[in-house]
Amino acid sequence: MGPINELWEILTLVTVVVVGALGVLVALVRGRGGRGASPTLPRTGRREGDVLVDDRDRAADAGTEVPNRGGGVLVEEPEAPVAPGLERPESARGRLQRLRARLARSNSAIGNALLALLSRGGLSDEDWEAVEDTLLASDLGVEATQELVDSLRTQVRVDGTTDPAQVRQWLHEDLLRLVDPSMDRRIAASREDGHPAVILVVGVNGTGKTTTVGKLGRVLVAEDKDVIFGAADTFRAAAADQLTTWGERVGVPTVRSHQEGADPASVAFEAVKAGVEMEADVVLIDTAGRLHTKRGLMDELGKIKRVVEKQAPVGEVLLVLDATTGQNGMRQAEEFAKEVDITGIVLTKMDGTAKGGIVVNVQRKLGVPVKLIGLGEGPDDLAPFDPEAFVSAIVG
Ligand SMILES: Nc1nc2c(ncn2[C@@H]2O[C@H](COP(=O)(O)OP(=O)(O)OP(=O)(O)O)[C@@H](O)[C@H]2O)c(=O)[nH]1
Repeated sequence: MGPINELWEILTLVTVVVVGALGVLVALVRGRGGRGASPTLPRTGRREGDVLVDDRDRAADAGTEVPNRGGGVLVEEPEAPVAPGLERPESARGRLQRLRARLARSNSAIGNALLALLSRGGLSDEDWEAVEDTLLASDLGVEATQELVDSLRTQVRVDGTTDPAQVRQWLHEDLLRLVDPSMDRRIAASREDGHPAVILVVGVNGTGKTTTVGKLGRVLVAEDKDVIFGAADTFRAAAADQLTTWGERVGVPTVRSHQEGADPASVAFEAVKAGVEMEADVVLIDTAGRLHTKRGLMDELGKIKRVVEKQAPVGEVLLVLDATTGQNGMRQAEEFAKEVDITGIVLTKMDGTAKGGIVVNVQRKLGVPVKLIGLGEGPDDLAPFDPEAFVSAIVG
């Protein structure tokens, strides 16, 4: 055996040893981290990019204690965070078209009653009083009713006609003016200065706040926005479950606490924090509508806003009002407006009431626009408020 052959054998031996060692190393690495190839995502966690991170595991790794923020605030990821199985919500455009019939069913009685009276000809003072009563019964409010009656009286007198088509046109124009199409009804739902848009939803209990947050989430998802829900109504235990269910249907994560009575400001803070980290477009925060005292409720809303604004400005505070509650609802609205800067109104349950006049009344009292209306219990029965479509549904 010559020296060349010996060298060749040594080289072969070294190669076998190196390849073998590499094989063992690869096997070891795969054994530890190979599960990463098909991760089992934790059900609760925080998303960083595309990865779900459980805060508790990370803190434990770092040897730190996990703070129980707000009584254990966690991001409740939807069960199925992928597209299959998720609902595709109806787009905002065209919702009011679909729901117009519902609005008309409840409110066209006002329009018909007015048109029947006004087209009669030779209107007496009693007839005008009947017009006034009809408008007041629709919750239009005393001031707006007076303005509308004065305007119609003048037009009837000057023109001298009670032709139904002409009267309908006057009524349409006057009502539209009262509803005020010039108001900005857009919802601030886009990222600004590197922050997600934060929308706080307030109102007394039972008006439809949680439902509205769920439905509005769907409107935004239909517009391809990345949305996060914050379940800061910790007063009613079921509210967080209700919101989580709404979120799961459309792939929206919900930040919540599983502890009843947890600090709502903490939950709201964590929701916005998650929104910032996940680079979401919008964080929608549901709040409680009832506390032990009214003062307590208002103080809590103020605190939520202050705490949230350490992370990102609250760009929109939507007040949810039940349209069927008339004067009572108006009083509630005024109380909220005194304490919180309301930027928009959501009128719910407009499907079951002939009191559409409340749109004008509440806008005048609070000086803020009605931005959305609820027209049923279905998931897509919330529509952007469109003055023209609204007046057409009443007057035809
Ligand atoms: N018909 C109709 N029902 C509605 C509408 N919006 C909400 N609701 C119903 O009103 C009820 C109360 O709604 P919630 O969303 O639970 O009310 P909430 O204001 O969150 O109540 P709290 O959590 O107790 O403060 C539910 O049965 C909803 O389905 C609507 O536009 N039309």
